[in-house]
Amino acid sequence: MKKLVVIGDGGHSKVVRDIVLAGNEYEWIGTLDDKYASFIEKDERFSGPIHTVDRILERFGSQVYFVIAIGSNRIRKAVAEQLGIYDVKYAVLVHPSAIIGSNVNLLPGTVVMPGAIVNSSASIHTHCIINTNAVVEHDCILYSYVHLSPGAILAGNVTVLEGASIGIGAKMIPSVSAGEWSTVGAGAVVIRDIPPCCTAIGVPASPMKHIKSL
Ligand SMILES: CC(=O)SCCNC(=O)CCNC(=O)[C@H](O)C(C)(C)COP(=O)(O)OP(=O)(O)OC[C@H]1O[C@@H](n2cnc3c(N)ncnc32)[C@H](O)[C@@H]1OP(=O)(O)O
Repeated sequence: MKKLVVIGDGGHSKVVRDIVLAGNEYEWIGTLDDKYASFIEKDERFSGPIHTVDRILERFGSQVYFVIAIGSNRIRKAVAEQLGIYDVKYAVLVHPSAIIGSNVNLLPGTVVMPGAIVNSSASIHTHCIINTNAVVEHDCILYSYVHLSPGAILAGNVTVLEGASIGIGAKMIPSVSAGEWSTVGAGAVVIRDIPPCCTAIGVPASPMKHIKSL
């Protein structure tokens, strides 16, 4: 089995570890998070602050892979940039109950949660989260650091640009797009393109008038 280090130790990380334990491709050997002040080895696993990634690369070399298990798209991107690890060192994690169609492209660092469906010819770039029971239909493109929340549904040919967050149970009709770092609110139905950095809510989805910074 390949060795896997999970980066981030919050709620999302718990679910990511469950995916690792449910599969038989990776062995979870440790967790890095800046809530740990120092590197500690215990019960054949270790924990430590994020900067100790260099120590792990030195010790395990080509055998070790990583996943950034942090739910915030912006923080996931910031940590990836801080670490500067080659993409090939990031695992793709797919829960055994997820369904992945033919010609689907899942790029490194992406996780696919229990019950999710990614249909034929969809392309999911690096460090995306396809959360529990989400559906990505045929020919969709999700750029890096996208989060598709639990129960969200993308119809065919939808494009979700970098860093966008699609809320719980939201839906997007065929061929629409969500702009870079946009947010689609929980339960929204997107029938027109969402501009970059916009938060859209409702049925049909429209931009919120007052936007807090996320
Ligand atoms: C495993 C996991 O947990 S994954 C987590 C996935 N997370 C999600 O799906 C969360 C998605 N987030 C949302 O839907 C949020 O409500 C957001 C981002 C759309 C808005 O958040 P905020 O900016 O904090 O908005 P806030 O809560 O202040 O609400 C502002 C107004 O919008 C309304 N509103 C907020 N969200 C929604 C929504 N999804 N649909 C309809 N109306 C909404 C509120 O009722 C409020 O209306 P009012 O001014 O008339 O009282």
